[in-house]
Amino acid sequence: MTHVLIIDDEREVCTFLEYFLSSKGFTVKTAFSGQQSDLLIDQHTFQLAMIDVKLPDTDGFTILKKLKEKQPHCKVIVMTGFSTVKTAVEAIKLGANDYIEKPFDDLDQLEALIDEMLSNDVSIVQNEAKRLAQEVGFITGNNEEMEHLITIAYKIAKKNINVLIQGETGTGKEVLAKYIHEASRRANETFLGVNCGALSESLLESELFGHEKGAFTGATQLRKGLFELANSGTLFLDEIAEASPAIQVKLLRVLETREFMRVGSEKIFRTNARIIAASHVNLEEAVIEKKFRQDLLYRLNVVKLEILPLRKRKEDIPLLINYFLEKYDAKHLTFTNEAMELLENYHWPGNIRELVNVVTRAITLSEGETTQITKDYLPRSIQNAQNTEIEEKIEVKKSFLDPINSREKTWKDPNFNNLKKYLDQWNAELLLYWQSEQTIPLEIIKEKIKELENVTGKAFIKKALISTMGNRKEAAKLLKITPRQLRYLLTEKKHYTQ
Ligand SMILES: Nc1ncnc2c1ncn2[C@@H]1O[C@H](COP(=O)(O)OP(=O)(O)OP(=O)(O)O)[C@@H](O)[C@H]1O
Repeated sequence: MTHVLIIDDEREVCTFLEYFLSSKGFTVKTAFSGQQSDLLIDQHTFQLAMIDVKLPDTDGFTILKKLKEKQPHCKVIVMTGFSTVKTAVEAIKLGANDYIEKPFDDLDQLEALIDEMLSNDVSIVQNEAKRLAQEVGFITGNNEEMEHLITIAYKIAKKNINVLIQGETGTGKEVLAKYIHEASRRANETFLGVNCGALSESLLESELFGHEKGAFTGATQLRKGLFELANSGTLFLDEIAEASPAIQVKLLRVLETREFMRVGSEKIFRTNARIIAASHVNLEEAVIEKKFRQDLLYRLNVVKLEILPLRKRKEDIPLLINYFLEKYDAKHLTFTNEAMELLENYHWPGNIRELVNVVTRAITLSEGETTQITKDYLPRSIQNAQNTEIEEKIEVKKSFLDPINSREKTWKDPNFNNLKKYLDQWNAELLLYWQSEQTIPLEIIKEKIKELENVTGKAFIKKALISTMGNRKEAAKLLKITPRQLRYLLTEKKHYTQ
């Protein structure tokens, strides 16, 4: 016999659920307050509880906590109104199994949810979440926080709510967004993405909303925007913090009304795209600094998922390395203990992207020579990790605290030597790839080119900053870019240290 506990201060909800669930053969008990529910929890054992998040004398969280402590096997569905979805998602993070929105306008969905919940072992959901992650290429490893993250992502993927992903560069925000898409009911629809920091304001606007023929010089034909193209799928807005204030207003409007207009047209279109936004910048801080709209943040982060930087999950490094060795068809290689130790001691500012680079580099350099990856096959920045880190810190401190001194230093121009060293290494590595007898996946070459663009661009920016003694506005003028672009370039993928 299945025992169900319903806790809601709206008596009609209790009556309705009691009738609905009794007719399914369940034994149902109802409580209208925290006090009543405490009594019932002490007296009976339940297989399922449905808890309203708002109660007169307590809240759903307190009951959830109590119930999970006393009856850890009891499944919990949190009931919520539209305005409290965020709270319901928090409840899932704290251990509730799922949530459902009131009023229940789809009884089949409610029944399916209850049946699924009662027939499913918690570990089945976790295993399924992990299996799909493996399939999509989002490796969670053995870190508990990452496992929790993927289970939450899996559960909320099925809901039609916006998601915000925060995490340092290269931690896998885009892969996680694809995972959510794959785990959602939209899996067979389109997944499209755009990097909001990489395009000028007008280009981004036309990319997002589309434009009519003749809307501006160069608009030779009608172009549909991403909101239109991803209509029934998922739209990934990467580096959302970089969207200009004008674009932020337009995004807010779409998120509030689901309506938008193409550039150069007054016709209103509707979109049903699910929005997943990502940022390496902390958006709450950006709001405080008045760089990001609070109302837009509110709309975007119905669910916020934070990915750990690699340095906080170093135990996963061996597993990730094995995954990449297999992915790049190099399972015959092994990293020596010494090399592995260096990798585990390194601070990984470029996170998993940097780890991918290290592995593919080792594969190429060792080809035809050895199957043992020793420390010699690792980039020098990793071999000398501790020294580099300290030197980098000193360097940064010097140039910020003592601009005159750093200006004088340019006479000897250590930056030229650094850049030259990097370009020589890049050149050598790329030629090695070319000469390799293995076919190199194009993705790796593209990553290397991206890295070259970043590092070289940064070197020139640094040069401009030195010549303006750190004045960003002046430096932007010299480089003929806007201060906003300069800010983006400075923060973007700043961590290639090879
Ligand atoms: N958990 C993971 N498992 C396997 N590969 C991963 C994982 N996370 C990231 N990667 C790999 O690392 C690289 C960078 O990932 P991704 O582009 O998703 O990071 P990001 O956080 O979106 O980066 P950015 O902030 O620079 O946009 C990709 O090659 C991706 O496949």
